[in-house]
Amino acid sequence: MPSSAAAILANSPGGSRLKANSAPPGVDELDHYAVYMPGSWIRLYSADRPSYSLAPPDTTTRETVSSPLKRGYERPPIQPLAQGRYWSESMLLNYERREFGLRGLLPSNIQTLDQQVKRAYQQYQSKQTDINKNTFMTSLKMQNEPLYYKTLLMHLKEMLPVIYTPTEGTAIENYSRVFRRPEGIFLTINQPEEIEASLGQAASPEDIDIVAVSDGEQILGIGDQGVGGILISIAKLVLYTTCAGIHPSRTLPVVLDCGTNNQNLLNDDFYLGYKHPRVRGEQYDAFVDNFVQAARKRFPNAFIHFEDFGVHNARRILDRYMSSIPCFNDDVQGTGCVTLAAITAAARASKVNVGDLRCLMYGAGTAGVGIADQISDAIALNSGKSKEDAKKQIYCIDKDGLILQSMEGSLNPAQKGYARPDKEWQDTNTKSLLDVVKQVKPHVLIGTSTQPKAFTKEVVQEMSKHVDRPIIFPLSNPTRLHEATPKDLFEWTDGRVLTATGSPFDPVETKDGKQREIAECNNSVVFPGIGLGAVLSRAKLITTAMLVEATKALADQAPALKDPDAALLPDVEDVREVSLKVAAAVIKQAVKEGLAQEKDIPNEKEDLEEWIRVQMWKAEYRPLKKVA
Ligand SMILES: NC(=O)C1=CN([C@@H]2O[C@H](COP(=O)(O)OP(=O)(O)OC[C@H]3O[C@@H](n4cnc5c(N)ncnc54)[C@H](O)[C@@H]3O)[C@@H](O)[C@H]2O)C=CC1
Ligand SMILES: CC(=O)C(=O)O
Ligand SMILES: [Mg+2]
Repeated sequence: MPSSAAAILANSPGGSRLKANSAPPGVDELDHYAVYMPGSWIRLYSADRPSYSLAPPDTTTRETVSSPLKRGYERPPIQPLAQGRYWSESMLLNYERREFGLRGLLPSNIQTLDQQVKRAYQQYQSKQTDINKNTFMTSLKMQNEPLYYKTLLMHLKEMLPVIYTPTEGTAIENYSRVFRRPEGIFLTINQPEEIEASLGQAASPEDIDIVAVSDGEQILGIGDQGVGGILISIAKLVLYTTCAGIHPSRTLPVVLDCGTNNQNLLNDDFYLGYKHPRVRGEQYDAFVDNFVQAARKRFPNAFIHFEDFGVHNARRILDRYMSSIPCFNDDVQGTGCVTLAAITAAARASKVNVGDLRCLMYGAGTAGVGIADQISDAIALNSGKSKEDAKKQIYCIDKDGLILQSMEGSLNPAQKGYARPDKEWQDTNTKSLLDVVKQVKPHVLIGTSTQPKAFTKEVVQEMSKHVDRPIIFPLSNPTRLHEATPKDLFEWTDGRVLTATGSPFDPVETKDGKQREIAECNNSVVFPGIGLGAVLSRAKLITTAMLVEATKALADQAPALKDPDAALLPDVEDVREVSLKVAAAVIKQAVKEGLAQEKDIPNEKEDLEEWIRVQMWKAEYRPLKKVA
């Protein structure tokens, strides 16, 4: 590799906070092109701080490119062209090739990003299995981020199940076997002294906006995946970029490797993580705390996204940090927000007041209780009841049956609020979902149990006897763990069900010949917008009120508000606009609570939305930007 190109790769500026899209005046037409070299693409993100530019100068004299990497380099004289455009495309591209020492290293035919997307998509389609497609996309991301993201955005509906749930679950299970190249930061519990230095490898302190971190204990519904958890941090960050325009270079995936209790991994010679049973207790807490403090110190602006921690840690960690740093637990809060938004739309479609809903949670772990909390808050808000009374409308079943007060000793603090008095349930088999459904007559049944097919025909039909439009959300991921399929739910309820699922499903054709879209009720619908709002406002904390506003903004965009048979959540194709509205709601609330550190936030709705829109990263090649 020529040394100038190597230097640029090594020092590639990450772009400044989401503002990398502001092109210099008059160069928009030139945005489509990039310099590349075989096997390795150069990022052309421009930065607000001193950086490069291939934007044509408005002078014909020689000038110096004032970049830290190319100081003293003399640009050749450039003749302005007519009509305000200075360079022909080929001049620009050849200039770029010269600039980066790439002459002769590339074939002569230079193609636009759109042409490259077509090629990449054709290559993608030639892969026979979803996991091969997933591997292809992983490689593409490492080779060329703008091409990866543009390809993904152009085919989002088709590719989301491949780069996220369900296929990403398979990739995570096989992490150590399909491993080619590391990505992200690996912190290991037996080397706490390495945390600061490891995070220091990542990027300049001001360059990171979001850190996504997992300890790999409860990945999707597939349990303990140890160090493979790095892939869920990566996947979530890909969604921040794809769905909300967070700059990809300004995100950092981290795994906290605390050992694993997955015996298959411990027995596997290829396993790349710490081969030790999971470390718990004080050492675990100290490790998490060391990480949080080091991340705060190194990246003082960054917002921390916790993902797929085990049931005994997820809520505890959130409770420990949420009132002192900007952080968010996706499984507890993201899942709660998106599910409440879908329930709100379903309640409107079925003409039931949210304050009157009776809900049954099947699987009262991290996600289940997170959802229950959001629903009980909404019930309280809509009915004027106390939170305690609102919780009485929510029933939680876990692996030992309905959560009862006599189980107190084995319940975590979050579950305790939902424990029912034993004496009220003496005549019911509380271990049977069917019997509990008979008793509760719920409007809403949510599955976060990881128990496939748990919502049987009998259960669903029993529920349907008592309500006009049963609201049933099988949310366990990946797809094979769903508690029921939409097709069965429509069939068993004669098309009356209002459903949304944790992983994507094809539309279902009902008996009347209608195609019914199935909303994907996945936290990915909402967390990118929440993160975007937190980053742009530089929120000091993520508060409950911000999440309430985010949920309302999402619920307001549900297609079911216009047509009761339409999807309960917006389509994935609209995700950027959805994220924008969610971000605007979060930012407004951050300002209201005095938690926004960003000073230049516009007040008016249109101005605020435009302010957000222009800061969202777009997948395109940027000309390098001249520094005055
Ligand atoms: N759609 C979405 O956005 C999200 C979906 N999920 C899915 O929800 C599921 C659970 O995830 P987490 O809450 O993080 O896991 P978790 O382990 O915290 O919770 C699962 C709960 O189900 C309970 N359970 C196990 N067997 C049961 C049975 N036979 N009957 C009733 N309960 C039973 C467990 O005891 C546990 O409390 C996973 O499949 C995950 O992928 C999680 C987060 C977001
Ligand atoms: C979607 C997600 O966060 C989960 O299944 O864990
Ligand atoms: Mg998760």
